[in-house]
Amino acid sequence: MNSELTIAMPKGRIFEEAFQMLIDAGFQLPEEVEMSRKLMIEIPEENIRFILAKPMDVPVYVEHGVADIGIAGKDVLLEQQRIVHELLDLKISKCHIASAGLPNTEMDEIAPRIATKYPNIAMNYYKGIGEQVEIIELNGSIELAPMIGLADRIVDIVSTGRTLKENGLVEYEHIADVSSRLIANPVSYRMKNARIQEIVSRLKKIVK
Ligand SMILES: Nc1ncnc2c1ncn2[C@@H]1O[C@H](COP(=O)(O)OP(=O)(O)OP(=O)(O)O)[C@@H](O)[C@H]1O
Ligand SMILES: O=P(O)(O)OC[C@H]1O[C@H](OP(=O)(O)OP(=O)(O)O)[C@H](O)[C@@H]1O
Repeated sequence: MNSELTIAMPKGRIFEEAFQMLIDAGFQLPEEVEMSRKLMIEIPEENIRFILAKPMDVPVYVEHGVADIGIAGKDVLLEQQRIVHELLDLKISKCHIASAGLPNTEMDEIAPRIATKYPNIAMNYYKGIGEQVEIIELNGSIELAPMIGLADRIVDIVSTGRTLKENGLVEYEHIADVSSRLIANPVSYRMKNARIQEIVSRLKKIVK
């Protein structure tokens, strides 16, 4: 019998596509998982258990080794820089990180303020282009910040562009492409290598 494997799955936006990918890869997952409020799901036939976590927390579970592998957005991986192996780009939940603001505006020359829920990505980006900025960390509705005078720019996810458009903002710089990635705990990757490789090759076959 294979050793048990724990997989951390992100709840929310990524879940549905990731769940479908696992089914397409041949995992026997109960349909009712999608509707359930259960946070841990055992699949005895596969000797796998899934834990359902907030997207930002998936790399935490994997880094600590309580999950062997997991699925996380590249945005979260760039932001957190955790010690995990990135095994495969699943090419789902695609979007990008961009800077945006009110149209035809310059950033304040003395103390430009950047609102974001990605403080490290924003800081690294502006450092990289030689701008010294003040980061204002928010948890959501980031687009409000330039509209209400809290910040010169935001750094946030853009997918369809609808949120920017409906709030009268424009994109300035494309910072990074984002998609969901399969990640592994480095020790699990060594100790359960055959098991994990088997999952990677099953998923690789269905990555579009
Ligand atoms: N339009 C989008 N907005 C935000 N995240 C997106 C978008 N499209 C794909 N993603 C991916 O989905 C992940 C976020 O998922 P989700 O919005 O469910 O979580 P969340 O930000 O924790 O949400 P909430 O705090 O509202 O529960 C991101 O890490 C990113 O990789
Ligand atoms: O380009 P779009 O397709 O409009 O998607 C981008 C928007 O979606 C996300 O917000 P979310 O819906 O997660 O809400 P939030 O404000 O709570 O972060 C993101 O922060 C943008 O605001």
